[in-house]
Amino acid sequence: MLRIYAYAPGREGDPDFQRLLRRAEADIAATEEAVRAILEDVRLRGDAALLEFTRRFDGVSLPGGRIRADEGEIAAQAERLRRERPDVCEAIDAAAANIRRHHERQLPPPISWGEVVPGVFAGEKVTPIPSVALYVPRGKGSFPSVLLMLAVPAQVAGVPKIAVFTPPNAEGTLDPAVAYAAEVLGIREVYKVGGAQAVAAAAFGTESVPRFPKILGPGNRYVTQAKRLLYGSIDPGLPAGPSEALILVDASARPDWVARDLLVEAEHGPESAALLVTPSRKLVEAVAELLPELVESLPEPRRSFVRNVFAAYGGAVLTPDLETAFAFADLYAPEHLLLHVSDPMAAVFRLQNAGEILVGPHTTIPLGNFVVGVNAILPTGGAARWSSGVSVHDFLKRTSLAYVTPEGLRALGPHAVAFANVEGFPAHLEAVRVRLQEGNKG
Ligand SMILES: NC(=O)c1ccc[n+]([C@@H]2O[C@H](COP(=O)([O-])OP(=O)(O)OC[C@H]3O[C@@H](n4cnc5c(N)ncnc54)[C@H](O)[C@@H]3O)[C@@H](O)[C@H]2O)c1
Ligand SMILES: N[C@H](CO)Cc1c[nH]c[nH+]1
Ligand SMILES: [Zn+2]
Repeated sequence: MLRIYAYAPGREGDPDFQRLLRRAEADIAATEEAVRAILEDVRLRGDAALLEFTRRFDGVSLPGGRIRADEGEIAAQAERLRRERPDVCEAIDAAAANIRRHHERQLPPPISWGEVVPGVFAGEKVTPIPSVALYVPRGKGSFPSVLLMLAVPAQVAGVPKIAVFTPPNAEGTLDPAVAYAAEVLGIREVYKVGGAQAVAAAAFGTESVPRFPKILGPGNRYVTQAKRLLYGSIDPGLPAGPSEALILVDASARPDWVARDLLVEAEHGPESAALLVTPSRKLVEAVAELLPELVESLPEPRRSFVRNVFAAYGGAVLTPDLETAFAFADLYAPEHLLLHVSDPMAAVFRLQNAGEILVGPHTTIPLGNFVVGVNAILPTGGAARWSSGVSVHDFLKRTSLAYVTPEGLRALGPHAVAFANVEGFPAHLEAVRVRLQEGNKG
């Protein structure tokens, strides 16, 4: 089940490594035509298209044709969770507090200034974006944690209008855990629509859904494709597609823990990726021996998802040494990177490209997914080379501030005049020249 790929620098062009490095890209690309048709239909027919796609893809007719969940529904579903799963309510409360604490530390001051040269001050004013659509998936699982990871930083940033888009469950109602998370955060605007059609609704607006300037949140290949195609109509934020993990280990790691860690993101869906990267053949062999039984013990459909992952985008990458394992991890740029090496803190300094680095054998991926407080909505498909996980900065914009005193004008004015000359802008030049002249008179 665990295919072994021998890696050495220069082998990344081999077909096997090309496939591993591209992971779900081919699946996402294959949806383009179908997703284009969905987006166009929502643009033209609004709510009618949303209701039809919800019937077709989620297998449910929304009661009364109502796309927005009313406050009674949010309260009733949240109450159901309180009654049936107080342990889950407690976990959501604890996670929300940790996520808030971590993200509050990211908040920059509302206004900051610094003196660039005497009499010249440059600064920044930070303000929240006016509104945001948050996409909370619900195809192959319930994702209250995703709602927390998106909504808490949006609240910390001070976004005044926060709306949630999420597919309905089989009864056409809200997922109880998502409803509970929305209620405790005070979020009242929830639309029961998912997939590409939800992204289209947020971008174009419909009779029941207003337009939003930005949508954030992870999703499957349809959601990811829709965000790509709608770039320009809506800011789609980071590319957060099918989940993926790279477990980087040396001979000091415990094979039974590593085998379990490999399954974590693989069980999300057939498009996920899971790689074990190590210079230790002994460890690979030990993990390979444990894996089949662990996979068999999973319930369906998770078992099939994992089998699919190990046939397509999973496996073990065997490197000549630990340094090459680090180099491969940087090349791959995983969403989640878990380090089981003898000096994991030193490895943190060495590594550059990952959505998150989980340090040491006790920091298993689900802790980061759910409760540590770091954000689990992270870039996938290699985008961690240039992009970052969700943070308060996704919900803020910056306005530059400049203040120049007469002393500063005397220092910088002649340089501005020189620029205006070389760039050929006489009005720019004059605006500076008259002020310099005025100053010389005084
Ligand atoms: N990168 C991250 O930070 C992160 C975090 C959490 C989850 N994820 C990923 O998010 C994804 C969640 O996927 P999901 O499927 O569970 O939920 P989802 O909400 O993304 O997708 C469900 C929707 O897909 C649409 N759909 C299903 N079949 C379709 C078809 N044939 N044609 C058109 N549309 C169709 C339906 O509208 C449905 O509502 C997983 O891949 C998971 O790995 C990523
Ligand atoms: N692994 C996901 C991010 O890729 C986060 C998550 C939420 N629930 C379970 N997992
Ligand atoms: Zn996960």
